[in-house]
Amino acid sequence: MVMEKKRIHVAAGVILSAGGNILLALRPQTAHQGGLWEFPGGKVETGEPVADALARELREELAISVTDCEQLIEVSHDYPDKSVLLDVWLVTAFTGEPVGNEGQTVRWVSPEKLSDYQFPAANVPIVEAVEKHLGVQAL
Ligand SMILES: Nc1nc2c([nH]c(=O)n2[C@H]2C[C@H](O)[C@@H](COP(=O)(O)OP(=O)(O)OP(=O)(O)O)O2)c(=O)[nH]1
Ligand SMILES: [Mg+2]
Repeated sequence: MVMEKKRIHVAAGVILSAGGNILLALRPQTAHQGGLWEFPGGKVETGEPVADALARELREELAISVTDCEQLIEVSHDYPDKSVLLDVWLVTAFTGEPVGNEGQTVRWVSPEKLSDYQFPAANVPIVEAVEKHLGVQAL
């Protein structure tokens, strides 16, 4: 019998600045999918509403408070070692100035430059959805 691995439920935020830029964070080298850029977020706890998990993770990782968000896309992806369900939200308003609260590098990136960054494989449809939502034209 083939056992399916437990799928890890993750809440992640595409955080938009007032000027229209997007916040990316660099995953630590030693982490799963380390050395690649991510939309900040983390694992949803058992019984926790996803929007609550998003707000908690962004508070922990970036020291910001989410004041407005909307669901963008859900992506299910199987890595060789892990299966994830990424629940991705557009964060359209927040308070505080984001910092790498856990020592991670963070960077504001213009939507047109998103495709210059290396993301985990699961992020391909996410980046497409962000570009479509923001009206980024393919070159
Ligand atoms: N946050 C985030 N995780 C992503 C993205 N793309 C992607 O494949 N992942 C994967 C990597 C991890 O296997 C998982 C997220 O786990 P995480 O390391 O952020 O979880 P966490 O913040 O709760 O961290 P920890 O407490 O377990 O250390 O989802 C993304 O854009 N953002
Ligand atoms: Mg995380």
